Amino acid sequence: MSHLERHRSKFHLFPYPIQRLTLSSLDQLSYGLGTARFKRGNKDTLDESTIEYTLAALRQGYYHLDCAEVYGNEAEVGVALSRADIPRSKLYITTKSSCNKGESIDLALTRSLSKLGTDYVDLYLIHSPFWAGDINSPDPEVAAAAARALQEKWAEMEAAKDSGRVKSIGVSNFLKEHIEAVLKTARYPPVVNQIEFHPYLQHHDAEGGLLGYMKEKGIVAEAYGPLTAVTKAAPGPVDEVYEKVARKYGVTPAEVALRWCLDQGVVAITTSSKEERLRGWVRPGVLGFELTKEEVEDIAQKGREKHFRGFWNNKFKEDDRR
Ligand SMILES: NC(=O)C1=CN([C@@H]2O[C@H](COP(=O)(O)OP(=O)(O)OC[C@H]3O[C@@H](n4cnc5c(N)ncnc54)[C@H](O)[C@@H]3O)[C@@H](O)[C@H]2O)C=CC1
Ligand SMILES: O=CCc1c[nH]c2ccccc12
Repeated sequence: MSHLERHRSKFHLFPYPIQRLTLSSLDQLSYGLGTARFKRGNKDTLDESTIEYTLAALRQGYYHLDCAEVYGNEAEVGVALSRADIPRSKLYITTKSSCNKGESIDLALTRSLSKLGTDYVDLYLIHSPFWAGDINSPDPEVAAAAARALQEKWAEMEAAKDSGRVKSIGVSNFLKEHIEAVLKTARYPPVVNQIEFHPYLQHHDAEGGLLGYMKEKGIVAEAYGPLTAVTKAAPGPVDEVYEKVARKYGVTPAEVALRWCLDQGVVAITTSSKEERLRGWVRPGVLGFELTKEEVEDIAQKGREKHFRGFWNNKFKEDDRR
């Protein structure tokens, strides 16, 4: 059994109720390949290098592709998929709507599907809640308008799911308040909230924080920026424990960082344009070892000594340590 297969066979051990997601998607879910950073240059012309990077990832067995209309690379992913000739049922394709002003989900989805060259996506996300206004505004009318806007948009997402063009629907960058608003009127709860998650941004507190709330509601956490502590936020307090654990398992600190997400039942969305790095992560890399509970907690504890957010900084006004 290959490392990928062994890893996939363990999905049912995850603490999140992933059975809500479509069955065919389970085997790709705990590991995703981000696509946000691939494209260089003009957004409107096809970029061969993005196609090549995506093909390299597909060659290495990364069948979970994380896209978004705002990344401007759905067309390249579509071309890569057509060249790779992998059965559609083996792929897990996520894309996200930016919820551009005045534009329906139906229209945004039609455009994304056309670019991706597929008639459905496995997961469709609202990329962020910020366009809806400030749900934590001290002005109750502003807060209520934001909640209403999210509820209306979510109803459009539900219609997309009903149409069969989307298998599962979810959100991204949502705080507890945004999820609460959506759940008040939802027919289908979001299956996923894709959030920045790493030791320096854990969304935990004594009451459980956002992650605890999501777990209670059965919403899977997908981590973007899982390597932040070894990349953008380095050096920092987790370096020593990452190194120690990496030495123990004969892996790299980056692999420990990814494993730290997976061993908490959090899907890791990572990215690299380097095929050797992608290969290393899965053979045996991230899939060849597991952290003990103590190691997960040691990293978490060290991580709490520093706070770092790499994305959407101007949008999160609250203290996101909670
Ligand atoms: N929903 C959202 O708002 C967001 C979603 N995303 C998604 O998540 C994906 C991953 O996000 P990232 O922050 O890029 O993830 P990440 O934390 O995994 O970082 C990946 C970056 O680290 C570099 N890297 C990889 N291994 C390294 C190593 N051993 N040493 C040094 N550098 C290394 C890679 O070249 C790449 O640029 C994106 O491509 C996108 O699909 C990203 C940001 C926001
Ligand atoms: O999703 C990640 C953050 C983000 C928001 N807008 C853009 C545009 C291009 C790359 C990344 C992002």
